[in-house]
Amino acid sequence: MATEKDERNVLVLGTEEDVSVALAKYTADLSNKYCKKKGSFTVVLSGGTMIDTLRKLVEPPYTESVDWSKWHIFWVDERVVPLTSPDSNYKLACDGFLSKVPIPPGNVYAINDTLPPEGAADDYEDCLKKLVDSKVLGLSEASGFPKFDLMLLGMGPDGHVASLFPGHPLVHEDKRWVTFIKDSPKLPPERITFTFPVINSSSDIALVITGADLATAVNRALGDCPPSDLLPVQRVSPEGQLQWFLDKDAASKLHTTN
Ligand SMILES: O=C(O)[C@H](O)[C@@H](O)[C@H](O)[C@H](O)COP(=O)(O)O
Repeated sequence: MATEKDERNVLVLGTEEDVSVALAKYTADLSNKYCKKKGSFTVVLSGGTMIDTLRKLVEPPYTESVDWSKWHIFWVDERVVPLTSPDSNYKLACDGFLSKVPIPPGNVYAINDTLPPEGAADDYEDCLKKLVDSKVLGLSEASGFPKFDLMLLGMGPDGHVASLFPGHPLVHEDKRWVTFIKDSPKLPPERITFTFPVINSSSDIALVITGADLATAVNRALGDCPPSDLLPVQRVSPEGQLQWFLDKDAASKLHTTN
C-alpha cells in the first residue's frame, strides 16, 4: 500500500480500499479519544460515496472495540425527500452503516421529512439548539456556533462540500446554523445544509475523496488558487484538524504529493 502524507495532512493511499481501511482506524481512534475526554462522540455524516468508504468501520475489530453507545449522528446535508427514499442520505447511512452497529436510535438526528426545505432547516437548527441546551453539543468559544467532534465530508467534482456549491450565495451564509437550497445543481434540488461557520467550528474534519473524476478539483483545491476563486472545499478550515484522505486516482493530477 503506497502511503504519502504531507504537512497539510494530505494522506494519499493506493486504492479506495486502502482509504476505507485508514478511515476506519482514524474514526475509531477519534471515537476513543473523544469518548474518554468528554463521554460522547458527535459525528456528522455526508451522503454520496463516503458511506460506502466507511464500510471497514462496521467490521471487526471496530464493531467490538468502538463504544457505539456514546455516538451521536448528524448530517452535514440532507436531501428534502422522505427518509425512505433512495435519495435520502439518512437511508443511505442506515443501510450501509447505522443498521450494522448499536448506536442508540435516540442519538440519530434525522431531518423532519414532513416539512418543506425552509421548515426542515429551521427544525434541524432547533434540534441542534436543544442539544446545546441539554449539553449533548457544545458551542465553539471562538465562533459561538455549535462544535461537532468529527465531520466526515465528501467532495463533488465541482468542489462542493455539504450542499454548498461553487458560486452559490449560501457559501457566504454566516448567521444560520442550518440553511436550505431549492436549486441544488446536484439532484435532488431541495436540500438542507450546515453552513460554513458550523462546519469550520468542528474539532476534526476528514475530507474523503476517491476516484479519478475528482482529480481536477483535488488539484485545484490543493494548488494555489486566487482567493476570489475559492472552491467550497477550500473554505473547509476547522478550528481543530483537517485530514485529507485521497486515493491515487483522486491524487493523480496533483503536481506534488511529496
Ligand atoms: O447529499 C449529498 O449529495 C452529499 O452530502 C454531498 O455533499 C456529497 O458528499 C458530495 O457530493 C460527494 O458525493 P460523492 O461522494 O457521491 O461524489
